[in-house]
Amino acid sequence: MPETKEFDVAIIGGGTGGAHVAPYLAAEGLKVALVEDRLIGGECHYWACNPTKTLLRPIEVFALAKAVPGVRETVKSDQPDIAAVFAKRDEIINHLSDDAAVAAFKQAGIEVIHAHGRLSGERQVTLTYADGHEDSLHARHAVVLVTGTRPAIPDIPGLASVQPWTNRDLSVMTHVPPRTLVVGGGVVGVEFATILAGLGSDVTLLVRGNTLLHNSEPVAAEMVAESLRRKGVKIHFGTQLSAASRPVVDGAVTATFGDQRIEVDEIVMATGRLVNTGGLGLDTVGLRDGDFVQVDNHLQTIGVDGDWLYAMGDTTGRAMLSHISQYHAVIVADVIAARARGRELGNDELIARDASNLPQVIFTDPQVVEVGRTESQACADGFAVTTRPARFPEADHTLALQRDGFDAWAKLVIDADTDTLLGATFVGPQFAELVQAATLAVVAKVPVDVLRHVVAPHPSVNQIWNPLLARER
Ligand SMILES: Cc1cc2nc3c(=O)[nH]c(=O)nc-3n(C[C@H](O)[C@H](O)[C@H](O)COP(=O)(O)OP(=O)(O)OC[C@H]3O[C@@H](n4cnc5c(N)ncnc54)[C@H](O)[C@@H]3O)c2cc1C
Ligand SMILES: NC(=O)c1ccc[n+]([C@@H]2O[C@H](COP(=O)([O-])OP(=O)(O)OC[C@H]3O[C@@H](n4cnc5c(N)ncnc54)[C@H](O)[C@@H]3O)[C@@H](O)[C@H]2O)c1
Repeated sequence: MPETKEFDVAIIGGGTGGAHVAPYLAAEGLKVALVEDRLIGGECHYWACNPTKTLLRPIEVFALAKAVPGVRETVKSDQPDIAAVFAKRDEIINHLSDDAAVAAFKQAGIEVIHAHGRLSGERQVTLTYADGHEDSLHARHAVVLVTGTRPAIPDIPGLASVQPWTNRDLSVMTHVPPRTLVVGGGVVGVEFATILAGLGSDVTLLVRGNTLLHNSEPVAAEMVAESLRRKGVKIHFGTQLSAASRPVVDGAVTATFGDQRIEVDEIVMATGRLVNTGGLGLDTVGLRDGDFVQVDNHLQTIGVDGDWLYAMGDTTGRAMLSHISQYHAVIVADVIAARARGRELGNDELIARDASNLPQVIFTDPQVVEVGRTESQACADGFAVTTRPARFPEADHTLALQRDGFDAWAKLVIDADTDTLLGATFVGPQFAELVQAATLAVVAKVPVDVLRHVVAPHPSVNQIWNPLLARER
């Protein structure tokens, strides 16, 4: 008989979301088990956000340095020092070790269990360890599902046999393949193309549709495409990989798309994500394994009786963003702690308010900063919309003072009935830090007439708001 351990809360998945919610719950005095079958920190820390942004940073700084008179003359190399770039990346991902994270959680009284977890009925979790033996947990108050996603790899003749890279390979690469084929024109695809081209690879990018970043404003997508082309990336739209082969082990890969055949050193797949809920035992509580887990605004699962099962982060399909998983952690901890104390929650109490307010930064060059809805999303949602687009430096030449070769674009999407922002997009160099002002305006529904009084300091990129907010004369 496997041993059954008692906890207040069992969390399945120790990625961004799980690693944030566990200490919040422990700080509420709850006895917490955190179950993770790989490394505490999950996809974002080791194989996604953190390594990719660490690889992008030197590329960005290098390009900026090359653009600034007085600095560019001192930069003798034509690309960053790859060994130093990889060394910094290794440091950021803790050399693929979670020892320090596990020690910190133990210190906080959290039991970290390295095992595969699955539901086996109401409040029951079965653990399978690497050596095959099993244990079970009983959770008095709650089970939280936060198992994230894995890369989707389409079934294409020969592809599996060439062992294509995914984010789990590119993030930890120890050499830069001289020639790469990146498949997929979404966020991952454009960031990967930026990394590989910036580190010296000859990149071909295959895009199934007729645009990059299909959820973004079309001008933003076009600016990213133009910039990738300037870096030498060959973009093919409206085409799909139809076959791949690597005739010699460790040799070159032949990739076929449309009527073209090219030779590369690696194929890198950026063709979306699959949710990690297969084999999670959802069927033991009346849900379907393999689906996103539907939740209400308390992040409690829909379709399961009682108030004991929660899901958060990527597992819910509400967004696939690390900061949203972190935000969900705050909501879930508050809700579980309140209910554990016997408090009844009203429908509007302690709820997640992430719908339609999402901020995201796409770390290309230029960076794409997005908050809330694009114009087409707002129209599809039935809003009467007005927009304020502007191109820079044309709309405000003073911005060009501080940035050499300053080229940017921005657009506000405004609800014509309430004069508040439904969304905003900013595209430009190092624009990531602009996001919070726009998020605040969207979430707080600040009228445009009030935003006009939020004065941007000179000279700063914040002045990009001025032409967007100026009264039409
Ligand atoms: C290349 C790439 C770059 C990205 N960059 C960014 C970025 O810059 N900014 C951003 O906001 N987002 C980014 N994302 C998205 C971000 O990685 C995810 O939104 C984030 O990781 C979600 O966190 P999570 O905790 O929900 O899931 P995950 O981080 O995926 O964590 C889930 C954890 O659960 C574990 N697990 C799964 N099943 C089980 C099981 N049955 N038992 C035990 N453990 C299990 C997994 O091993 C994993 O550690 C990026 C994604 C990719 C692919
Ligand atoms: N900076 C960031 O915040 C950041 C960075 C990376 C990823 N993410 C998040 O991770 C999530 C996943 O991103 P993603 O890029 O993997 O998914 P995605 O859905 O954005 O893009 C996948 C792309 O692959 C294409 N595709 C799918 N199958 C294909 C096939 N067989 N052949 C060719 N193309 C195919 C799709 O048309 C789509 O354009 C996103 O929600 C994103 O927000 C965020």
